[in-house]
Amino acid sequence: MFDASQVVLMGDPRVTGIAVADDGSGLVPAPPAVGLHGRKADPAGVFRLMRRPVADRLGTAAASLPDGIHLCLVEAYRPPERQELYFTTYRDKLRAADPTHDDETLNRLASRFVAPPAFAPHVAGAAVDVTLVDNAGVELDLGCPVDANPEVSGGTCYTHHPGVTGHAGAHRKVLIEAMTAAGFVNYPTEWWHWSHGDRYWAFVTGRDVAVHGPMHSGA
Ligand SMILES: C[C@@H](N)C(=O)N[C@H](C)C(=O)O
Ligand SMILES: [Zn+2]
Repeated sequence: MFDASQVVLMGDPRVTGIAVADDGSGLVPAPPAVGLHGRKADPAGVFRLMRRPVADRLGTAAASLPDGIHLCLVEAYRPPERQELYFTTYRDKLRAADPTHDDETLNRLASRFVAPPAFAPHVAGAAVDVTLVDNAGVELDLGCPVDANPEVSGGTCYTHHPGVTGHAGAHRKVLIEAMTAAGFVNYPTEWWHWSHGDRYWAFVTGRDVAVHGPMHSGA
């Protein structure tokens, strides 16, 4: 039974309290088998960088997809200042929608859709936002667009939302199976967000320590 209130959010102390022993792996571009989405592309190509072990797993996920379905990367590494901008912009939107919320509530609500900057898996090069495309590069229906927040999507951004059925539900299943089998964990509020090696991954997989912490791209 789907219950959004049961999702452990990225700002939860059980996640943020996990220590990081960084394995020092560097950032590399997405593997060639993964298509690149233009929406968040930057001129230097920073959006397509990720830790090497993450790239290896993404290549494995891409290779495991059924014929005619391909992975497409929207955003991987995210510089700290961009994460900060995403977080404060969304929190400000939530504040404007309901000015009675206190700061703690706003931070919690914001972390359903954007990770608190100090603990953000994209800033660690550990997260990828991905979707599926067909042979012609056309995005498949996965129930709502990538980055449709809980308000805009009516909750269908939640990976296991019961309202996502038919083709969209089937496409989600394909994505979930490929990414999970390759060693990624999903943030259950966003069907497109997958990570490996970060604090959320450590939490979901029962580890005491994460292996990818925040980093600068050097680009
Ligand atoms: C903003 C959205 N695409 C995203 O990446 N959210 C997750 C939770 C994050 O900020 O890490
Ligand atoms: Zn993400």
